[in-house]
Amino acid sequence: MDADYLPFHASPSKPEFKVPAGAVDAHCHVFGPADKFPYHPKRKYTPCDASKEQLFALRDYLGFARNVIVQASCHGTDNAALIDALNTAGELARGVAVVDPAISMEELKQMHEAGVRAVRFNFVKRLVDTTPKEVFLSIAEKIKQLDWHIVVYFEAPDLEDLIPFLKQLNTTIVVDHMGRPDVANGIDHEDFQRFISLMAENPNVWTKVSCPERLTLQAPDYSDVVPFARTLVEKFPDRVLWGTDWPHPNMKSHVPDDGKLVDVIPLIAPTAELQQALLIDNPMRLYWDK
Ligand SMILES: O=C(O)/C=C(\C=C(/O)C(=O)O)C(=O)O
Repeated sequence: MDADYLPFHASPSKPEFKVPAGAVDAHCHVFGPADKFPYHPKRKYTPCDASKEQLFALRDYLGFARNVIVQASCHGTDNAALIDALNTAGELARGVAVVDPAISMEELKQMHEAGVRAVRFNFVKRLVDTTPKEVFLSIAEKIKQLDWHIVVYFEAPDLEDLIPFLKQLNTTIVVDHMGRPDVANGIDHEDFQRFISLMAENPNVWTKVSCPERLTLQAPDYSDVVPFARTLVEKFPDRVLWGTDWPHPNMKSHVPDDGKLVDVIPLIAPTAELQQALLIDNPMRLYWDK
């Protein structure tokens, strides 16, 4: 583990908000254990181990029923830890993989059998080296045969240049963490308005209204992020997902309490109908009903 790496919260609080039965944690990871699933040699950070057993125990503790487990950059294109967790969880988990462009259809079909339903394209410069867009487009072409979608992770200043590429993908796109808006700019800033326009003009674009802990300027108070997430939930109620982002890699400001993150949900989705869509209907339609 990196010397400055903050491990996940050892004893998160019990949420006050009771998530509805069948709720899905639609963005989380498994890390290692390193002695069984080594971290990628070209990784940009080395996390603490965060096992499938710990993830599933948190799922149950917070009151969730299912997980969508997302491949993180510290494992590169070696999805073994992800697949192992999917094989253990069976119907209670689905996965988002990071793949090499040379991957065969046979390998992709095996991943599908394990529960993978998407690939992830990561554009965050502190996490990955730049990948030529042609590489991503070749992967996007391959996964069409499996009806998978594409999860993208980028930062708000990068969106304008990315839009032409995103429009080439011609499939469902799920944007991690609202495209990481700079909350200091407020929701009327051109960057966040550009993201709203992207979703308004492209019905194939979804977003995760997650990670207030990464975006807040006043940790552990997440109220400055609520307007961003609530705006997206209310404008696009059928195209939003929520996740804990456990085990919270690369946190520097604080160690998020997962129970407190769950308690943000009723602030960003203030009605039972919005919570049902955010936590159950949308993730089930995207990851289980296909
Ligand atoms: O876990 C997250 O979604 C956010 C981060 C890391 C990754 O996504 C990753 O390593 O793939 C981050 O912002 O450092």
